[in-house]
Amino acid sequence: MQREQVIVVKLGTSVLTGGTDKLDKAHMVELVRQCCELKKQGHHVILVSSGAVAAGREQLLKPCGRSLIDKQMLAAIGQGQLIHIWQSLFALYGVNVGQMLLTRADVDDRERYLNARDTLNALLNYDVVPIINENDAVATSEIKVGDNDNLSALVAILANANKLLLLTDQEGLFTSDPRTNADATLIGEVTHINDELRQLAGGSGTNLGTGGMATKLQAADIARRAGVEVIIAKGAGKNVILKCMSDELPGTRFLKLTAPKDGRKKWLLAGPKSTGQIVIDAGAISALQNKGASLLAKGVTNAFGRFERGDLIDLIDTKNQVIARGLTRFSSTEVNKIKGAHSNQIGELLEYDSGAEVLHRDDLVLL
Ligand SMILES: Nc1ncnc2c1ncn2[C@@H]1O[C@H](COP(=O)(O)OP(=O)(O)O)[C@@H](O)[C@H]1O
Ligand SMILES: N[C@@H](CCC(=O)OP(=O)(O)O)C(=O)O
Repeated sequence: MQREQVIVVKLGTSVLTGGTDKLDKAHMVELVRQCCELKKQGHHVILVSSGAVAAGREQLLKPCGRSLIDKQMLAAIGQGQLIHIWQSLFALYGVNVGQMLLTRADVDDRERYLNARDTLNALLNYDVVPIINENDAVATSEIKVGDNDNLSALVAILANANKLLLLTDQEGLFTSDPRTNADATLIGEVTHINDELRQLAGGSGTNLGTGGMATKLQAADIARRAGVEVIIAKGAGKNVILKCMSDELPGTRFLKLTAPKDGRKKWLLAGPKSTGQIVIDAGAISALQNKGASLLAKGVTNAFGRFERGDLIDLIDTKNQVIARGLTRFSSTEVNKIKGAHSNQIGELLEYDSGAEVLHRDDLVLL
């Protein structure tokens, strides 16, 4: 038998409704049966379940628009309904569920991130299936993750998961949207995610889903850096989850990368949106990538955005490619004063000496 694993299963609205305007409860039973089978095999299962807005629409029985406030109201109506269904279906197998509604703010702030991680681990330790969704009713655009694909990648990092299954209404990532291009072919395995691949992934082909393949690719990119294997597959039909586990289902598999061992570095991968960018030269890129060095002021050529000491920023090259992200030891004003300077000039330029490391190697992750 396979070693015990932590598996995050993300179920898109498309899977939960089968493309209709109602939750497909018969299929939800089938998905629950498989999750319970995985638990019986010794694995831990976490569900990231979309469907609150769809459940709200089904419940309201009145026409309702698609603006942010409409969706927030529908989610407020539907989330209770959704969790109630999951709870009663898992109860058929004697399994408890625990609801966690998160927003971006819960991962941005390190303290809140650790709290969420502790709750998630406690649920798993008590053999409960965590069921996670975005807290849509209160999440405004500033604090939203925005889509459950990216949310599920953050959850996979929080839970130190082995696998993330992104189940949707297509067999995986195709060379273009199969809804509009009948010649599109399935990409079976992805080893590198680059701009060329990103261009293949379009938005949602329906007005039910959020983000389409583009957000699934973003999610795969984040999760695989944290050492999580990611599979995009079709969530309809029998035994889809079990078949994903034994590689029997057609799908797109993203090979995992070596994860940083340090928990803080994993948080940096999942964590806050950057507040600025520091442009670094070729020498600095090579030192970071090949020697695991810290970033010194002399390798900095420019800084964009307004940031303070301790903020998360991206390190970019001259072509705007993000090389790394991390916590800066200087504000944007200070970086602009010391860029290009040698270590022994810093004290003079800033009138105080706080070292020449703009980003310490312990505070950054390479991308
Ligand atoms: N290259 C692509 N390969 C597969 N699907 C794609 C691609 N580009 C865009 N899509 C669209 O992404 C949709 C799935 O995403 P989405 O509608 O957000 O579903 P979900 O609710 O499962 O998240 C597909 O139905 C398809 O129309
Ligand atoms: N949080 C929303 C779903 C957001 C979302 O990403 O939807 P989907 O693209 O269907 O996974 C809901 O519960 O309706």
